[in-house]
Amino acid sequence: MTDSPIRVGVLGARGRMGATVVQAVEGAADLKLVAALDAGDDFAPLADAQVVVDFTHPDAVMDNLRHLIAHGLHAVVGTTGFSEERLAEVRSLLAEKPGLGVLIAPNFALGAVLAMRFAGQAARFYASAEIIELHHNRKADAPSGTASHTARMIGEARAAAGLEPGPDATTSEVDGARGARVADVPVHSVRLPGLVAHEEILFGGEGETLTIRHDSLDRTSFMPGVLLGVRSVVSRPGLTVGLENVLDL
Ligand SMILES: NC(=O)C1=CN([C@@H]2O[C@H](COP(=O)(O)OP(=O)(O)OC[C@H]3O[C@@H](n4cnc5c(N)ncnc54)[C@H](O)[C@@H]3O)[C@@H](O)[C@H]2O)C=CC1
Ligand SMILES: O=C(O)C1=N[C@H](C(=O)O)C[C@H](O)C1
Repeated sequence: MTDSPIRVGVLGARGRMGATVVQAVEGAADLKLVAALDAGDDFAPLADAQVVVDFTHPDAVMDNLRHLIAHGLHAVVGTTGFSEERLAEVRSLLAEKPGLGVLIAPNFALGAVLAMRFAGQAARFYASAEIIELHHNRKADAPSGTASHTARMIGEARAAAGLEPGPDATTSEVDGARGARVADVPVHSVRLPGLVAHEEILFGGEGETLTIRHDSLDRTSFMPGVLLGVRSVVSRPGLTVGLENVLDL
């Protein structure tokens, strides 16, 4: 006997990512697209879904998640802009809904997830770490969710290893020249037409540097991870942050 397909709704369906997710869901035999909605649409069709994928906007995603959790819908969220406070609210909403799962991942591309993991592993061996993230110029947020997540992973590894702040002789600086600080890691954001999503994680130590680079050249790069998220969230109750946890990395 064949299992019935997982019924999927998409929020942000007319956007760059949402439209790509709609195509990917339509192309997957074990998934069925039941709603493809965007800003201003009536959310009523979501009632037919089991899992809803959200690629909208940092200003919209929390209201969407409140709606989805209140209506008992599993969620796979790629939208960025999640602070610790936002994650805490999602956890507390889910505490009232046993069995319901939410997966929030700043990046669904396999190579980006691996790059973050490798960066976390390398961090304790180097005195200094900096991140350069490069994106298309339509992106709303800076730094990227991926760069912030990477910086936090590096920061945790550095703190666990008892590393001091990286040596830096800068005494005079034009505002922003040394980047933004996330978990005390300098993060530099580049926005250019022509780019999709790219990240370089640079480590510096005694007489050497290590650069880990990932490039998403097309939005299809995110789709295997999104579909994996949809298939796994139905049996992952509670909040999961980061695809690395689904991949058991
Ligand atoms: N986690 C990941 O792997 C990735 C995450 N992203 C993130 O996904 C988000 C969307 O990115 P793009 O698709 O490039 O943006 P986009 O601007 O092309 O699309 C966003 C869509 O959401 C719609 N929208 C806004 N508010 C809404 C609401 N309340 N309900 C339903 N739809 C709403 C907009 O009208 C628009 O069509 C961003 O936060 C971006 O950083 C993007 C690529 C990969
Ligand atoms: O807006 C984008 O395009 C992307 N957003 C995510 C982020 O902020 O990290 C993921 C990826 O970098 C593409």
